[in-house]
Amino acid sequence: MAKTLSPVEKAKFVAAKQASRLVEDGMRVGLGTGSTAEWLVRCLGEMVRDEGLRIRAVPTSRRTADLARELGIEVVTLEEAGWLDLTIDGADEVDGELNLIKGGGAALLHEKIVATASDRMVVIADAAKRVETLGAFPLPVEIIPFGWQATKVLVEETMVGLDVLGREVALRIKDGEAVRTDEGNHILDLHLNRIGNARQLGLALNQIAGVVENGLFVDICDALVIGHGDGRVESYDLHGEAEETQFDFLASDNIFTDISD
Ligand SMILES: O=C[C@H](O)[C@H](O)[C@H](O)COP(=O)(O)O
Repeated sequence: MAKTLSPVEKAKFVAAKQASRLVEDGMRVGLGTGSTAEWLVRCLGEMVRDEGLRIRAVPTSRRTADLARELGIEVVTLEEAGWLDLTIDGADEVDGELNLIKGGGAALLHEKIVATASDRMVVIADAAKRVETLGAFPLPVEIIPFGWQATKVLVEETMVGLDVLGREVALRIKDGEAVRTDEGNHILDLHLNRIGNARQLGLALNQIAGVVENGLFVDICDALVIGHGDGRVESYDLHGEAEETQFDFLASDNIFTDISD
């Protein structure tokens, strides 16, 4: 029996569906991580199965890799692909200049490597992810476990004098243990409330020896696809040019039909 999707899941789905149309036969495609990116992987899986789409995909996490393989998508390493035509990924926040916060699912390092090894990066998100200024979502920073307490102190000290509103830094814990990324590292979450200068903050964080990478994606995203719970999708490029598409949700069979064609 078809399960009813919540408005947020519908929003994520239509954003992913719209972005899946950017994927062409023969492309090398970076696959993001998270609940929105999962919808994309499902859409691409359908295209592989039903339309014979042939792509080589580089996943940004083990869980995305497992899902892609399960759906019959050819998975290769970034070394095998060499370079990517397109990466499509979710985000925790996106501002008007298409700067992002990523890493809510602890995949930011591989996501940044894959996105920057792509000709084009497109972000898919529900409307709640769009913000005026980044920072309400805690900024994830991937750190080496060795000496992590000292790294945390250095991160806290780095915040002094920067254009941020909060300075609380917390080691990410899950099930009573420090989270491990796919590279075996830990995550610090920086509760900054407002990030006035994302570029400056990202550079300052990456100067600290124990920091591997931070979740600020500045000048990496080329386009944004925002989904709404009513099936409306807005696509933006870097110049703020917008296009709108409407999907019609059929509750009976849980399928979205694009009615803009
Ligand atoms: O590490 C995880 C990624 O950066 C995700 O893309 C991000 O957290 C958004 O995830 P979701 O689509 O589940 O909100």
